Amino acid sequence: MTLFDPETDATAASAPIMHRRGLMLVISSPSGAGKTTIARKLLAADDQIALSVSATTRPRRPGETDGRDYHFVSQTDFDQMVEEHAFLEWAKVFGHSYGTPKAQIWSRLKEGRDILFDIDWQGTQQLHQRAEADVVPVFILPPSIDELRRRLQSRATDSADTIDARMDRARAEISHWHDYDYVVVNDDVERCYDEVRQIIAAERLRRARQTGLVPFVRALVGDTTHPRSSI
Ligand SMILES: Nc1ncnc2c1ncn2[C@@H]1O[C@H](COP(=O)(O)OP(=O)(O)OP(=O)(O)O)[C@@H](O)[C@H]1O
Ligand SMILES: Nc1nc2c(ncn2[C@@H]2O[C@H](COP(=O)(O)O)[C@@H](O)[C@H]2O)c(=O)[nH]1
Repeated sequence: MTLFDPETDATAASAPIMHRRGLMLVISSPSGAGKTTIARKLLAADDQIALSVSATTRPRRPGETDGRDYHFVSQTDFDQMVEEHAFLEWAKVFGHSYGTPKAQIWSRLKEGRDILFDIDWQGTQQLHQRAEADVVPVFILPPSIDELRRRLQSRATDSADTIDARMDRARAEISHWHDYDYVVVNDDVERCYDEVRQIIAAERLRRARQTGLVPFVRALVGDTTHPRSSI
């Protein structure tokens, strides 16, 4: 992606390639509603999006890879990272600690890369406080509570007790839906995925994210001081 430079590129006003700041796409949901499923599809289809890999003290599930799905760490290491202010946000979820490492987040955003966060409502609130303008919060709802339980059971990664605990917490998690700008029901994976893609497409076009707009508009009309009257 090149930056439009009005000093050196006289023709760029007719064919600009805009630089933009990346966005922080946050996907939350009650456990089992499908956010990891949607996140994996987004990451596979769009190389502008990178996953923020969280650190966690929860045990690794079958099929999960250290460094790809999570950084699996001991409670001692996690506590040390908290003390060293190494997390952008962190929270206790289902009795385990989860946190978003700060490393590379800001530099990636500046490069125009989007970062996807699969985090809960506590983490979303903390990110919002730190970087409101960059955060695009999306909440995924299951089509029903019965279907949520079916999905947790069919995933077959958790014990019956763990599933009960996640179901007990689902109502409390869902009560935070109104903290999110976007809410999508995951009845059908493809439809839900398409809707999230549409959200990303619209958010990428936000004026505030398109850092190349000012020189481009100046080249178009020679002035950007009164956008409404001069464009
Ligand atoms: N629309 C859907 N219809 C049927 N099954 C689905 C749908 N979306 C996801 N699933 C299945 O439901 C299960 C839970 O999905 P997933 O692991 O993505 O949930 P999650 O929200 O990331 O859960 P957690 O917070 O526990 O990580 C998986 O087995 C997944 O394949
Ligand atoms: N606040 C944070 N929440 C996180 C983070 N990483 C994951 N999560 C959330 O925890 C639950 C459980 O996840 P699971 O993989 O054990 O099923 C889920 O809601 C995740 O979104 C994090 O870094 N911070």
